[in-house]
This record gives sequence, C-alpha cells and structure tokens, in this order.
Amino acid sequence: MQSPIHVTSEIGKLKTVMLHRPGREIENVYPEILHRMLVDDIPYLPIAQEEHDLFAQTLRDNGTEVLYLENLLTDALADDNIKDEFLEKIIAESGFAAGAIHDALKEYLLSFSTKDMVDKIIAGVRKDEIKTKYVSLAELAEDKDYPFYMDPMPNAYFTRDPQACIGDGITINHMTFKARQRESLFTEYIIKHNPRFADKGVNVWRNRYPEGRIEGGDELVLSDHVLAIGISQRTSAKAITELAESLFEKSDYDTVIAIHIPHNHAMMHLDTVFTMINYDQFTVHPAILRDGGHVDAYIMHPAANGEISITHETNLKEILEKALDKSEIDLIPTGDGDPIVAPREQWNDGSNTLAIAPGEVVTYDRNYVSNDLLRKHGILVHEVRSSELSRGRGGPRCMSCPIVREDLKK
Ligand SMILES: NC(=[NH2+])NCCC[C@H](N)C(=O)O
Repeated sequence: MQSPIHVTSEIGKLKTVMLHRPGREIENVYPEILHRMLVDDIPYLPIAQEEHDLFAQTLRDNGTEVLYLENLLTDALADDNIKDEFLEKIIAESGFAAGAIHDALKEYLLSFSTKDMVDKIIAGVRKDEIKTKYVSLAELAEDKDYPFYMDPMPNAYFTRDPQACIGDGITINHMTFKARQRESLFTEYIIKHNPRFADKGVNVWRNRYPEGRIEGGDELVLSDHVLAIGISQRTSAKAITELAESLFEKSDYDTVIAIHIPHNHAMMHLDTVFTMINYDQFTVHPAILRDGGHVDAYIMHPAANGEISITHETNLKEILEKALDKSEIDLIPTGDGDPIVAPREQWNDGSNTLAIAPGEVVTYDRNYVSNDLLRKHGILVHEVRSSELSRGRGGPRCMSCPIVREDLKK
C-alpha cells in the first residue's frame, strides 16, 4: 500500500500539498500583540485571501492536489468522542484546563458546526463572545483589558512549520513560541483521525511532546536519505539530535546536515535563507555565508551501537556536492548578492522558493531581482501576488506543506 505521505526530496513533482486559507485570525491581530504574534504588520484580509486563492490556483494549474488544513481537521473530528477529546486539549492548551471559563468555551465552541468550530478556534475567541457566571481574580485584576480567551493563530497559513513530511513519515513539531504551539495539535489529530492518514501506517518520526524545539521551515528533504536542518531561532540542537536518532533507527535516512544560521526574526528558519530548487541548484542568502562561502555545518551519520558520528564542515558547496553526489552545485544568491537588494528581498522571502518540480518554482512577484536571476540560471519561475501575504513574514515555501512528491529519477 502506497503511504499517504511520501516526500523524498524538496523538488520532486509536487502531487499533494496542504495549505490554509487565511481567515478571521488575521483580523484579530492589533498593534499591541503584533510582536508576540510573530508578524510585523496586519495583512488586509480580503486581498490576502485573494492572493492566497491565486497561489492555490497556480499549484492546481500545475497538477498539484490542494488540501486545506481546516477541512482535513474538520473531517478528523467527525466522531463526537474525538471532537470532545480534541476540544478538551485545545482549550487546555489555550490556558483553561478546567473551571468556569473552560466550560463556557467548550459549550460555545460546541454550538458551531464542526467546520465553523475549527475556523473559530483558528480565529480566536474574544472574551465578549461568551458569558461566564464566575470570573477568577486573575481575570478581574490582572488580565482585565486583554480581549481574548483563546488567542488567534495568524500564522496558521504558514502550514510548513507545525509539521514536516520526510520520506513516508512526518515530524509533528514542538514549536518554539507560544503563539504557534497549538497549531501542531491539529496535525496530531489529522494524522490520527483523518481517514486519509489514520491506520495507514504513517511513521511519526518525532511527536510534539518532547521538549526540544523544531519547526518545518528548518527541515529540508534534500534526497531520499539526506535531510538538511537549520540550527536556528526555531530549531534546537536537542530536537535535531532526537530526530536524527529516530530517522537513523527507523528510516532510510542516513545523513542529517545541521546548518547553523543567525538566530533572528528575519531569518527565523533555514528556508528563509536557503532552499533547494533543482537537482544541483539552491537559493542562498549571502548573509549566512562567511568569506569563501563558509557556514557552520555538522554532518551526522549513524555509528556503531546506536551512536551518532558528527563532523564539523564549513564549505557549503562541497557539503552539498558530497551529500547529493554532484560534481558541481550552483548557489544562486538572493537579490543577486547586492548589499541592499539582498536583505530587502530576503525580508519579503526572496529566498523562500517553493519547488513544484525540478527547476520549476513558485515565488513572490515582489522579489523581481531574485526572480530574474533565477530565470538567468535556467529556472522556470511562476510568480504569485504578494502584497498582503508577505506581511506575515513567510513566502511560498512557508505557506505550503508537501504531502506527496514524485520520486526523482535516479
Ligand atoms: N517556514 C517559514 N519560514 N515560515 C515562516 C513563518 C512566519 C511566521 N510569522 C512565524 O514567525 O512563525
């Protein structure tokens, strides 16, 4: 039986992808909470939705099946007992494990159809939406002016991060910041209870409960046995080690390349500075390279007795040539390496390309210098509109979670 998840590269023809269409959660962001919500501006929702629909259509036009997270979750909650269990967990993870507010939230959420309930959970629940008989002292005295019982999830349209498909399995991620941690509970329920995945032998390489932090934007599937992963603001060495142990024990993966990148908001994940777009071509933001194209990378392999061997290497080109068995690798610099254009275009995800086939990518239209350079390097570029979507600080790769890709021809 073919596994419902199958991703053995970053570039194989994209057959099935999971997206989330931005919804009311975007309009529940206001200046005071921007920073905590990990966004830098507030997208104008109708245009963000229009842009997102065009992004989805571009993928469909190129033969990709588009699944929506919100529908997958709704179908996963068809059984009332599962829905109840899910509600208990999401309300607890939102800060109310028991008590009057917990009860009121549960009653309120159950008053919707399951699909509307899912949309509501993503959008957030304001205090003035529900009535409670008793309020706590904290409510009365401390959090008086805070408007939400359940926070909005404005980053839900970055479906790349709460999980990542690797081979015939998935990592369900323990995300770094509170603003996003609940998102991977959705993945857990989808994998366990959506008929597309449930009881189909999907391997969970690492679930969301161990402490180490990890996000999908850092997980790059370079081949059917090599994974690259960022040591970043969002992914810790601890999580990488645990994932490597699990992959080496249970999968065909025998190489994990951990690449250290700056720990900051503009470069929060490896895929904001480095993506694979063809058998031997990558985009790279020059700011992660030291003189001579050096980075700090740690190459992990299985060793005797379940141990892991680690070597420190620095030449990015050579590391990739060796890992992918290529004589030459073409590293294409974001913004053509210009000291102003490169950081400007990287800020709006100029390095964050989504490959939909070898040498064929989807990018934001606004990054025209990077896009022209990709074309000069022989890449077929599909540009999508990006005025509002880019305000969430993520690009086409961040907005997509590949579920199935065609294997590469050997
Ligand atoms: N894979 C990515 N680069 N995702 C970008 C996510 C952006 C989002 N605002 C966050 O900070 O979490």
